[in-house]
Amino acid sequence: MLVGSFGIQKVSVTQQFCLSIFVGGEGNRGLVKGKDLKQGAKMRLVGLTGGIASGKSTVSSMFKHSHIPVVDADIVARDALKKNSGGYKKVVAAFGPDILQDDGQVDRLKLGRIVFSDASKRQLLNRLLAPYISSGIFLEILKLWLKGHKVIILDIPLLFEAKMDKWTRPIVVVWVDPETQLRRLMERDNSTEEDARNRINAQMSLDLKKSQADIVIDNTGSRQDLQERFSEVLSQVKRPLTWTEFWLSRDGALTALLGVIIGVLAGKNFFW
Ligand SMILES: CC(C)(COP(=O)(O)OP(=O)(O)OC[C@H]1O[C@@H](n2cnc3c(N)ncnc32)[C@H](O)[C@@H]1O)[C@@H](O)C(=O)NCCC(=O)NCCS
Ligand SMILES: Nc1ncnc2c1ncn2[C@@H]1O[C@H](COP(=O)(O)OP(=O)(O)OP(=O)(O)O)[C@@H](O)[C@H]1O
Repeated sequence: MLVGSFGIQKVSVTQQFCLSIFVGGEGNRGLVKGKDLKQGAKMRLVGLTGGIASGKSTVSSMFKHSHIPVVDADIVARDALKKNSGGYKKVVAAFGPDILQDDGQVDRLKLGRIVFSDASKRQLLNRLLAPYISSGIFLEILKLWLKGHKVIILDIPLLFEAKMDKWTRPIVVVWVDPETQLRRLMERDNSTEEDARNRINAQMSLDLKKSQADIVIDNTGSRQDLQERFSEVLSQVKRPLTWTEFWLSRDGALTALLGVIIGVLAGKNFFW
């Protein structure tokens, strides 16, 4: 199913079901406007998003340095397009062999030029890759949950466009002013102004994302400014889990199971 003009596929019904087991569906609305996580939240999935080159990866690295695990949707999307993967086969069938390099891998620069200058082709690419990206993200969350992590950062550039924002709380938006965004993007990718503008315009406006955020990180200033703002955000994200969050995390689930087993054994001794 398409969402808005971005052509991003929503997570499937099965994936929605699985996600709801972890995060409690739309009830996971914690840390919003200063309130703690509550109402059925089962673990804390923090949404990290923003515009292209607004500084998400820079903030992601800060979380990783603070030992908070990050699921990076760009990496999942790259895996979804690796040679001979399911996504690769679908994309090559739809876009033709012209998008391939000599070694058979997708020429990302070439495919990027095509899809960032043509909304219908971008929608097509999004539609083809969406199932692989959403299941890849889900798998990464599952692995981290099994390892016992209770707070996980989901770095998803298209969090709002793909309607995945409803699974994450709080939502952190990394914002920059438009001139800084354009300059940083051109410098980082060594791209022309036209290419950079096309990429920026392919996304929902950064101001609109900012208006839907629980926490905004203004990254227009220096790296030092960003580090200081990050420290404040980190303490919000690491706030103690509520009891509900704890019981439904892996450790909480195991503790509850142990409690039931002990209860049953004690009951047996009592009655026999
Ligand atoms: C078009 C592709 C091949 C270009 O690859 P390239 O290496 O040049 O860019 P990269 O993947 O590193 O993406 C850089 C940034 O572009 C933006 N972006 C990527 N895809 C999209 C998209 N479909 N729509 C809008 N913005 C996008 C994001 O901000 C991302 O962080 C690649 O971006 C892609 O496969 N995109 C579709 C998959 C997708 O939706 N990725 C985003 C994950 S939520
Ligand atoms: N505060 C800052 N001051 C100067 N440069 C910065 C700052 N924050 C980030 N940058 C630089 O801006 C560029 C974009 O940052 P980054 O790659 O983190 O953005 P992003 O949002 O992850 O981009 P994308 O959407 O493409 O994944 C990078 O070259 C990064 O080093």
